[in-house]
Amino acid sequence: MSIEYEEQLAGSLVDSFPKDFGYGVENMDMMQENLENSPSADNKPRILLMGLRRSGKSSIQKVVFHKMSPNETLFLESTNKIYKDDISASSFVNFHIWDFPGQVDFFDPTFDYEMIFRGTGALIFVIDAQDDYVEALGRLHLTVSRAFRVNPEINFEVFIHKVDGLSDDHKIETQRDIHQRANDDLADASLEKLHLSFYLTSIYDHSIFEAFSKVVQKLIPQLPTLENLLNIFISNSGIEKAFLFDVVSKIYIATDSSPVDMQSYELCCDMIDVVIDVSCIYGLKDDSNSNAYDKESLAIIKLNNTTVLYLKEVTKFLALVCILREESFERKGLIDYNFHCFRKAIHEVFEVSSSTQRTGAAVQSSPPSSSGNGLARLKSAALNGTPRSLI
Ligand SMILES: Nc1nc2c(ncn2[C@@H]2O[C@H](COP(=O)(O)OP(=O)(O)OP(=O)(O)O)[C@@H](O)[C@H]2O)c(=O)[nH]1
Repeated sequence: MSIEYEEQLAGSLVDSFPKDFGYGVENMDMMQENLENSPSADNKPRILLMGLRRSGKSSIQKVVFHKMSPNETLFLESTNKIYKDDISASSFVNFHIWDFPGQVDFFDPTFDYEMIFRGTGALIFVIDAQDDYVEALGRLHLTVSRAFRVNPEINFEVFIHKVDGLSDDHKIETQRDIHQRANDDLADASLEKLHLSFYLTSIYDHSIFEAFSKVVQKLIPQLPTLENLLNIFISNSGIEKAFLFDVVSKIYIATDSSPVDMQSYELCCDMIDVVIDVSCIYGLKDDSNSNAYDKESLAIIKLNNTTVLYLKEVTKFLALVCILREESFERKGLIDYNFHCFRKAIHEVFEVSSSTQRTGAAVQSSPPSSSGNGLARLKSAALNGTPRSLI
């Protein structure tokens, strides 16, 4: 029987801490066939990337999930097929990402758009902020209003993209204008209940990863539990900020509840790059099965401004990356111990959610215990999520 997570932390506090894409389809008929045969029924939610031609959809997908450098996207050809990308083999982000070519009229009467929207978790609409966006706003309205009627559960996310070319004032003004017009259009159509979230993004900085992180977080039913665990962990370990990262995409799937500042996030992303690069060069064993990131992965980087960065493996795809002061790092034993408890709790949370899915309604119908504390409470919180699988 495992000791409760909170109790362990409290104990340690008292003791030692004074304080390839899947496939492309050539035409609508083939696409329809593929949709029907596709593993959409495998319960993996879809994230759709939509928007006008050349707005940057494929670039976003390639940069975030396939490590393409932003400059290489200049040579991407226009997408003329729908691409379904299943990234779950390499990433914690267990979704299908569908990249729609800008020119496809997916409202063609022969095409069953309802089927697409029914299994969709998030619809990302990409608007090129460096271009005239009037046409894009028209398409946005058409797309989200149709999708909402089919599936009101979809999260509608608008990426105001390519903002690297705009001055700070221009960025704010563009966001305000797009926000205003898009919501006016919805109000005119009596669709006030349809909520749009807006993000300023560019593939040339970390903003695209941050925005994608937020999109993905909304689809993670265990998010409140993860945040809770991170809060407990950092407050008992003297850590300033902690992120739970998907190592491959550098999306953070959870962080503690203190506000995220872009610099801290960038620092942690850079640390992941450094660790993976060094590990690729010096860490791989001769046999072809070894990975740059595995159970042994651990790194500590001391910066010359008394900040320490700490990275440690949590699961096959997840790493915890923390920022702390040098003084706090003197209690490394405590941090390591608390990390051990944290890691165990994370594993248990996901074991609970996968066994919940296996046992289905029977488990979900049992009332969560109100008397339990620590992990028991966290487990019952995990059960409250929507039945979307992530591991
Ligand atoms: N400046 C800037 N250019 C970008 C950014 N993202 C993408 N681009 C450029 O925009 C162009 C179009 O990008 P794509 O990813 O092919 O656009 P798409 O929306 O997939 O286009 P279609 O396949 O035709 O629907 C490329 O030249 C990219 O380099 C960005 O954040 N900033």
